[in-house]
Amino acid sequence: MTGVEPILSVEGLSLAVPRGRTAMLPILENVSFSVGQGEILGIVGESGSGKSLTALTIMGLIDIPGARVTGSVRFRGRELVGLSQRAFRPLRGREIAMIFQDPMTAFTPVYTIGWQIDEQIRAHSRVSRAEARARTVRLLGDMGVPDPERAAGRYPHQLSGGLRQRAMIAMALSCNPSLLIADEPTTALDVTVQAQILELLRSLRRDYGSSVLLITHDMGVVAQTCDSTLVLYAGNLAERGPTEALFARPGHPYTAALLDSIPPLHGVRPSRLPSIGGAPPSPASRPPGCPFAPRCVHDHPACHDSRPPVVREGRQDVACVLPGEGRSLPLRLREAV
Ligand SMILES: Nc1ncnc2c1ncn2[C@@H]1O[C@H](COP(=O)(O)OP(=O)(O)OP(=O)(O)O)[C@@H](O)[C@H]1O
Repeated sequence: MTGVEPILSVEGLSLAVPRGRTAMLPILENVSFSVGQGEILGIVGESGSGKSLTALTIMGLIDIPGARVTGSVRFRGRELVGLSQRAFRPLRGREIAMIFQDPMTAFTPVYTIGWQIDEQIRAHSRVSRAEARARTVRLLGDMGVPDPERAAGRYPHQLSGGLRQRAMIAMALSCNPSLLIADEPTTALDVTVQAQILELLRSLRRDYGSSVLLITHDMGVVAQTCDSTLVLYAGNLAERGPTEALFARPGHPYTAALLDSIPPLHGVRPSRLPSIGGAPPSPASRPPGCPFAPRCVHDHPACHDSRPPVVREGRQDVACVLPGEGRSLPLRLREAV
């Protein structure tokens, strides 16, 4: 973390959605992390681990009838959990902006890119049309869009996927947000364009001082881009810490399995984790103990009682009964230490 005070501080965040008439299904359970000023935090985990819903909960965009959010999300010292939609609206776009995998969800097809970014700028600041356009063109140029003036006059479908993604980042940055949430922003792009967009995200910290929350299922993307990493498994924190430390000595067996799944350079990306079989449990079938225990090579009876406590292991926080080095010791000896 580079700043003193975190921009975003998430404490014990839980999300439950109704199932049937009376039951509530846990989606996120007691998730805590923070993002510092100018920091890029990666949220990583397999499909269904709760990455996107974490972002949507932070943005106050959970649109599930009867959903219950508990815990705390403090953004620049202000509590967001429980905030009304009316109070949220001026925050979104201006202070927290979000970009998605598919830029077509951010742009409407019937207006030019430039017109849509101009409108976003004008919705949040009192500037003339000409001033807004000048800012749009400058932003598109900053995002590496060649001939930005001409690009501003184009419709979304007239740009390549990579240029659309740059234009969406330009739109997200148009109001100078302090936090940018990027949900799988490079998944649909080819490898070269992906590397360029990741480089662009890294440059935002330098040029705009932005903090970034980057959601991905790809540990390679995390390694290239993120200062720190939060590993989610079945809606629970598995591990969090500085990326370098977490990659050098993963404290949680799930992190280790994710790292094993990174293909060699230019290799074929496997669709499943090769080092562990099976799939994460659905929210309706999570076991009472460690949700990863059924797939874990270090599975121990102590893993099945209740959710493991989050303990410090090296520079990371790890939700495991036998974290990191502890796995190499017999459990009884470890308990006595
Ligand atoms: N509207 C909804 N109602 C009920 N459950 C939902 C809803 N949306 C998502 N879920 C469930 O919540 C869990 C977390 O979903 P989420 O989309 O956050 O996962 P993710 O890690 O972002 O996955 P992916 O990488 O596939 O996008 C999943 O088990 C999913 O089935």
